Amino acid sequence: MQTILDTRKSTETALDVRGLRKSYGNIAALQGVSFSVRSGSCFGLLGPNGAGKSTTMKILTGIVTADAGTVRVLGLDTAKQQNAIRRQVGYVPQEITLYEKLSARDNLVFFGEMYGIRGSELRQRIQEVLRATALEQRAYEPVATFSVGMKRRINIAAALLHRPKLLILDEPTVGIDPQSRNYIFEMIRSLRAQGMTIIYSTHYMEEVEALCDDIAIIDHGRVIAQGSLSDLLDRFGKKAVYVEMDGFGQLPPFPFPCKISRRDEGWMIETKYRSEAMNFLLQNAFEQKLDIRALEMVRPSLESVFLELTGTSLRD
Ligand SMILES: Nc1ncnc2c1ncn2[C@@H]1O[C@H](COP(=O)(O)OP(=O)(O)OP(=O)(O)O)[C@@H](O)[C@H]1O
Repeated sequence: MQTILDTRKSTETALDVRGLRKSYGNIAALQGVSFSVRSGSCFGLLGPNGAGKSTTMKILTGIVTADAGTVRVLGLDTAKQQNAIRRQVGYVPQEITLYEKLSARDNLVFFGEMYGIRGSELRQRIQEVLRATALEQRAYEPVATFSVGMKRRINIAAALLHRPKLLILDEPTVGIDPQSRNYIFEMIRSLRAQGMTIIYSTHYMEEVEALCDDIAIIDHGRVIAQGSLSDLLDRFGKKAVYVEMDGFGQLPPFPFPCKISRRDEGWMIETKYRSEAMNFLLQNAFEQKLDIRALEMVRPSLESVFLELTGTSLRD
């Protein structure tokens, strides 16, 4: 999967979240969440189920009120300027919120009118968002006949009708087919290329690796790490070499610090001296006339970052 990293770092802040707290009864959903999002970037909020992603998104859009903390969206205060914010923010909730019996187009008319768009302007905007979601051909069919992925694309289309500056998507790919997922990814890349700021929540690491410039990892209602993908991988990613060799009952002792464990048919050698480890293994194999079946640098992943930070796997 291709990784997109922003080289044109914007210094403007589109969203600034400080010390958000929210409890539902005795469940502390958010315990002091803070992060900020650069204008024009795609920001990933990554965390397992129940980490607090949806609660954070709902506070950003004013659907849920925080117990404590502040949110500034596009320079506006959510506590005082809700209407101005709504005009500039598009929100795609995790749940699909469409009228099943209505056609895709009629659903969009409904949402467009809710935003106060009417007549020829609305018709033009509907064409625009149907094109962006590649669903023009199905515009007049009832949403009930759509796959989950197509419904999600229409849900996104509805959030784009008023041409927001900031788009918030809460786990938009849950339960969808790979084709719709690709459409959604392409759409996000294209919106970002047009200058839109995007906030994307997910529990799929591959998605933030593929789409996001900056990431906040959230767990148990707290942001446990924040930075660009390369920054997080550098700071917390596991650096290792993987080797499979015929004839090695045991690896030779390495002349530098490393942690060795069995993995599949070979060994995982965790060390910051990766080039040295490779050289050492090649030399040993050559001297002892052993056959190397596989020898590779293990690319650090967000999975290993999450494991390092929490001691648990994101996939659990
Ligand atoms: N309306 C609610 N009433 C009671 N508890 C809630 C409510 N909404 C969320 N919670 C709880 O708050 C915590 C955070 O939930 P939240 O939905 O924000 O997490 P999430 O990271 O979005 O997870 P998911 O991917 O499962 O939606 C969870 O323990 C959840 O059960």
